[in-house]
Amino acid sequence: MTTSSAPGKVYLFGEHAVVYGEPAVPCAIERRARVSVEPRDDHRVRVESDDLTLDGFTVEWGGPADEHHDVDVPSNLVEAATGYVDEALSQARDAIGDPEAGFDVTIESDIPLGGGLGSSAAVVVAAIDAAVRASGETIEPEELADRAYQAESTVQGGEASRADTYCSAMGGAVRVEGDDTRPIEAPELPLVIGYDGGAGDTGELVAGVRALKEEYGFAADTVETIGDLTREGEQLLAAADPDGDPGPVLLEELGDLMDFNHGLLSALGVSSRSLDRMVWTAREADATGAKLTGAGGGGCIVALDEGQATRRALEYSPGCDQTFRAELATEGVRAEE
Ligand SMILES: Nc1ncnc2c1ncn2[C@@H]1O[C@H](COP(=O)(O)OP(=O)(O)O)[C@@H](O)[C@H]1O
Ligand SMILES: C[C@@](O)(CCOP(=O)(O)O)CC(=O)O
Repeated sequence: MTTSSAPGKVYLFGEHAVVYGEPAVPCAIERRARVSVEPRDDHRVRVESDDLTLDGFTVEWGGPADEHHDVDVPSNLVEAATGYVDEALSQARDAIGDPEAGFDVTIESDIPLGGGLGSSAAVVVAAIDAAVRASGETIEPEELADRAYQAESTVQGGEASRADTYCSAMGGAVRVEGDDTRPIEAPELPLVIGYDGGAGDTGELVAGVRALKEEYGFAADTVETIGDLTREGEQLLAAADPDGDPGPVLLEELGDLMDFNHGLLSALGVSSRSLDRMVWTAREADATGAKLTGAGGGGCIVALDEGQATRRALEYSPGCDQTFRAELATEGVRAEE
């Protein structure tokens, strides 16, 4: 059995706008997906995951040429559940030059599914890495990030940025603008996550923003404004001491930009009542700023607070199912014992 893990992420700034070539700054967090892979003697694929929305199941199918998944649920649900793993394994087969390789795959993840913390990217990155290594080959992080992006992009019908997959492969804070991807330095920020227990449909939300942008000039301007504020945020991070305490002034300034970013995402129609409620709960506690993270529609918010007040307020907030502090994951993909 060969096991790799890869982290989830939060967006400090720039989700959605990044799909249209604006910059984004995601930041990897210590919540990981672990994928174990064993090569098979035949061409089939077997995936086990206790976390899938199908509520824990085992499915067996015959690899890319075999459309038949041996499980008794509607096929769109099966595709939603298995599409990312399927594409990750296609990328792994391509990387090792064996188009028919079969694998047994086991997935364990601490990252809520579809909640905006990059669960699919972490699963895809870890699955490609583990499948390649299980086949006796190695893959460099840059190539891994690119292959993971190709996999996500295929599943999402071409509507994906490189942000989630690059961040998960490399770890730390990163900057993504179109095909330009790079690590950036950032101090350890006091990130607090609120999770409403729900999920958003990334493809649908991205399509909604595209439609709005095509119909209304102000929506296109909103996307550009998100790009502008992301550049401001980057400058603040670049000016800070990456090894020092961020300090109250930087936290206020970053928090203001996060609040502004959330407002613009709301204007684009991707927030929800529970996300707005958690954002306001955080702000009215002691957070210097708060925003939704990821595609939106439901799932997680990220707030900045050095103390305990935001977590405590979120714990008692009716719309919040879970709250936790997220540490920056400096390591991206890694081999596990
Ligand atoms: N633990 C897991 N096991 C198997 N597949 C997973 C797991 N976590 C995520 N996925 C895949 O990723 C999809 C969710 O990804 P996505 O909609 O991009 O949400 P997120 O906001 O978490 O990135 C799930 O429908 C599933 O296909
Ligand atoms: C909305 C988007 O910018 C981020 C989606 O993040 P997540 O899949 O919800 O974690 C889409 C993308 O960048 O591919």
